Order: sequence, then C-alpha cells, then structure tokens
Amino acid sequence: MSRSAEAYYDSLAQSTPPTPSEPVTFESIGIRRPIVKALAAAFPNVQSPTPMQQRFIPALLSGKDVLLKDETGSGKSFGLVLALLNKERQRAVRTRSGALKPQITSLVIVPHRDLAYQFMHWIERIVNSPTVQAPPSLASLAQVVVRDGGSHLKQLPILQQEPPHILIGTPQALLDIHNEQPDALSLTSLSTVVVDEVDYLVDSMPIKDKNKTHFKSFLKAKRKLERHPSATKQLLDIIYARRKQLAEQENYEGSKAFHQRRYSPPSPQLVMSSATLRRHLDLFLFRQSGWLQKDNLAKCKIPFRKRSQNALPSPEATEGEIDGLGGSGILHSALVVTLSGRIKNIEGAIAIERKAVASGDEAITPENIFGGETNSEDVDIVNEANTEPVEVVDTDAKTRPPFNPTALEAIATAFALDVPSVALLVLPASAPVQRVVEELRAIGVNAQGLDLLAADKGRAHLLRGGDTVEAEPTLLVSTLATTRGLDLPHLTHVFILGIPEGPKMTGRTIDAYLHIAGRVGRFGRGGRVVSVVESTRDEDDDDAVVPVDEAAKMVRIFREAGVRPVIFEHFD
Ligand SMILES: Nc1ncnc2c1ncn2[C@@H]1O[C@H](COP(=O)(O)OP(=O)(O)OP(=O)(O)O)[C@@H](O)[C@H]1O
Repeated sequence: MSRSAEAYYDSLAQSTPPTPSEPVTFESIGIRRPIVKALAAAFPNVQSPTPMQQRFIPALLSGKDVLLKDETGSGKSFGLVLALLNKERQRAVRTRSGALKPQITSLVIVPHRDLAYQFMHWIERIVNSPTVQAPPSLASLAQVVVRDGGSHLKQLPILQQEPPHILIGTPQALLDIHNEQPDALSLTSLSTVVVDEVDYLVDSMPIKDKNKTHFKSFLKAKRKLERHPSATKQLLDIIYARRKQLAEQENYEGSKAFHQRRYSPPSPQLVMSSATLRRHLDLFLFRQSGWLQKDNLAKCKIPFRKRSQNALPSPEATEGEIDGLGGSGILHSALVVTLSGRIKNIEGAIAIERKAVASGDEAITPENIFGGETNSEDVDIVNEANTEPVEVVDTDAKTRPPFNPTALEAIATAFALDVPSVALLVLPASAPVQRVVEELRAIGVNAQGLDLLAADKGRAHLLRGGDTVEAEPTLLVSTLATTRGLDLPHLTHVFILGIPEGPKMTGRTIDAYLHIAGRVGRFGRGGRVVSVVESTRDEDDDDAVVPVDEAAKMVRIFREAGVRPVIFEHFD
C-alpha cells in the first residue's frame, strides 16, 4: 500500500466518531465506490456500517493489526470480507518473462469447511452483482482450500497458476499445502492474515495459582499444549517467525531490538476475530505469542456483558422485554429428560407472555404428536410430507441409537410445536449427523444434514434472505464443530443436544453455548434456543446422591452466561 493511502486510512481509523447528523457510509470509512454499489445491489439490507465496522474497517485498511471482538451476528465476518475485497492487490512479482504476476493478498483462516464456503458465497454474490461490469473471474478473486479427502493438494497447480486475491482455508489444509510446496501460499509476502473464530483455533490455558491443588496437572496440560500446537498456531509461527524472534530479543535487549524491529521488512498485518475472547487467550496473544505488533494494533472490542442477577428479566417480563445474548429478543429454554422418561422444563425457568409461533387454529400439544406409542403407521403418514426420499431405518440392523430416544422425541415435539420455517439442531462435536437425521426422519421430522456444498439444501438456506417461510418446516442438523460463525439468516430456533463441549465444564463450555445460541438473534432478529439435556437425578428420592448431571450443568451455564431461562410453554 502506498504511504499516502496508508495515511488516509489511518486518519479514518483515528478520526473521532461522526456526529449523529453526519451519516456514516461504507464509502466514508474507506470502501471504494464500485464495491459499495455492488454491495447495495447484492445485499440491499446492508445499508450502512455498524459502529464496530466503522472502527475496524478503517483500522484494517490502514494496515494495523486488529483484535476484534463483538457479539455473535454483529457483522464481524461480513465486514472483514468487505475490507479484504477493498485491499489493493498484493505486490506483483516479476516472472522470468518480465510479466507482472499477482500474488495472494489475504489469507483467511477459518475453523471449518462450511464457514470457508460462506465467505466464498458472500464474495460471489458481491462480484456477480449486476452493477459489476466485466467482473473478474471468481477464481482470481477468491479460492477455498479445505481438506476433502485429500483433494486440497490437487488444488496446488491452480493456486500457483492463478493465485487469488483472497485465499480462504481451514488450518490443516493450508498447512498441508505449505508443507507440500512452501512457495504456494507465499506466506511471508502476504498483505493480511485473518484468523476468524480465533478462540476456537488458538488454544491457551487459564492462568493458575501455583498454590492451588491442581497446579501440577495444570502444568502437565500446559506442556502438552505446547508440544502439540494447533495447525493455526503452527501457521502463525511460520508467518510471524521474524516478529516472534524480534519480540523475544526485545524482552532481553530492549531498545536495540526495538529499533531492529522498526526497520525490519514488513510482515503481513494480522487480524483476529471472535465473539468470545477469554482473558487468558487475550494475554497469550498480546504478551506471549509474538505474532502481534503491539505498537501498531487496534483493539476493537466490546466487553462481554455479563449481567448481574438483578439485570435479568423479571418473572413478569414479556417476550419483547427479554434481552437475550447475541442480540435482543432471544429466548433461552432447556428441556430436561428425566430417568423415568419425562420431559420437563429446567428448574428456575420463568414464564413469560408469548405469542404462539405455530400456525393453525387447532391447539397443538405434545400429546397430539406423541400421544401414545409411536407406531409404524404414524411414521409413514408423517414421512409422506417429506420432500426427500427417506431411507428406511432398519432398527434391527442398527446399533443402539447414539442418543437417548426421548431426547430426540423432545426435540421433534418442540420443533413441531414452535418452528415456523427453519431450525438448526446442534449435536456434540463427533456425533453421527446422518444417523441422527435418519432417526429424526423416522419420527416424522423433515430433517436434513447441513451441507453448504449441496445447492438444494444448506447452501440454499445460506443464500436466501431471512423472510422466506418454508412450505414445510426444516430441521438442519449439524455438529458443534461445523456451526461456529455460520450465518443462516432466516433461522428462528436452535436446538442443542446435550452440554456443548461437555462433559467437563470449563470456560470453553460457556463460550460454546454462546456461539451456538448466537446462530439466532443475528443482527437484531429474535430467536429461540432450546437445550435438551438428561438428568440422572432420581425424582422419587430427593436425597439420593448422584453424579453432577447435565441438568445441573445447564443451570450453571445459564448462570455464568447471565441468562435466565424461560419456560417452553408446551411442557411441564
Ligand atoms: N452493516 C450491516 N448492515 C446490515 N446487515 C449486516 C451488516 N453487516 C453484516 N450484516 C449482516 O449480519 C449478518 C451477520 O454477519 P456475520 O456473520 O458477519 O456476523 P459475525 O459477527 O461474524 O457473527 P459470528 O460471531 O457468529 O461469527 C449477515 O447476515 C450479514 O448480512
């Protein structure tokens, strides 16, 4: 970037926020006019930058490192895409023939394949906007590298022949490519590196007091983490090897190393983003990693607003008054499946006034759906409505169901009663998605695996706006590992099976809950989050000693996250 451009963006980043009478536009924060026009045509709902986009986009365009933290669904990833599209194409290198060859400008590291494709879809939509005349080829603008049965290595020649402006990839796929052909990613001459969902990709340990009893096991776990760094850590260590070395030197040699750092060749700016950033990770990134330029860093963060108990909604609150996480109007509920097979609301849930979401005059009750034993005739009738042919589940040939059937039944009932259009079910990280889809279909739910590569399924959900109502409500099924950061605009409900990141309760558990819940309530929309957990408590014997059960953990998650659960009306 030229010095004058850098100074211009820097002045935008430094400038005092405009007064309310001065409308802030994407152009006024440095996005070029053709991109703004294409954006307006492709995403008519995106009219002006959010306050956080107003802060981080100019900072990114000025070449600063950026640490970005804002609520789920607040437009962080989308704003990053706009800023990256806006960047000047990276310095071209002279080939032997003397021609100028473009290089990869920005590398975006994301935790899973579907998020990579989401970035790609956004770029594709902007580029294919009718306002863009003679659009560049999509491959020259952006490419995705993900591990799909080893096919990512076949992409090497394409990457080398036509390096994209923006390369989006999952960490292991990128590392594989780098190990195979170190020049292919031109890692050290990139202009920008973005790590989205950084707290998922870079692990760190909470700081422990040496006098505490578990200090030895903490040290052991810490050493293990250091011996086996995540693929993202390895990549960042490669890209920022020089920065790291100088940062370490600076610790010992002070100002001499500081001057060396100032005059050493530029390294790519680093942008890291997430809705949750625990203090120990913040400290690790800032003090220990050596990746960031501390004196050229914009920290664009809103603090996590953990509300005090008093700030929680009163029992008399109505739906509109509930200020949920990740946006206003999210309702959080939890259904508990007891040892005796009952399904009931979690202890402490409050009742609120609520408009019925399910359509139709006839009252729908759990009994109407699962009144007695579900027999095969019932299943066939309901399945007729499914748009997809259903693979018949031969239960005899199958092993034991991976989940408590009553828990799946609770989800099916809640889905039938409350979901008007599209809901998401999030399973634990390594759960068998297809198997659960089959089990749900067998009990009449129009379930589909969330697959953003299949044009007729998940991808369609991703690309459509938020106002379409499905002819038949759909339940998209995914896992914790594949939902981080996904934007499904017309989702109204999220169901969570079990304790996220369980069974141990740590800060990551709370963060995982916040991220899953954050798939609804995006950009000020409402939504509902329903967890379904099992209880191991004996209802007939209050004094029986039992191991800490999922229901008790769920109560703790709500408490730590500052959420008061509300009663899911259709259950006890
Ligand atoms: N300035 C804007 N005005 C209106 N809508 C916007 C704006 N910026 C982004 N959006 C919309 O907000 C939604 C959420 O965006 P995005 O996925 O970037 O959020 P996020 O903060 O990255 O969420 P998460 O933390 O869950 O990853 C998208 O549907 C996007 O179209």
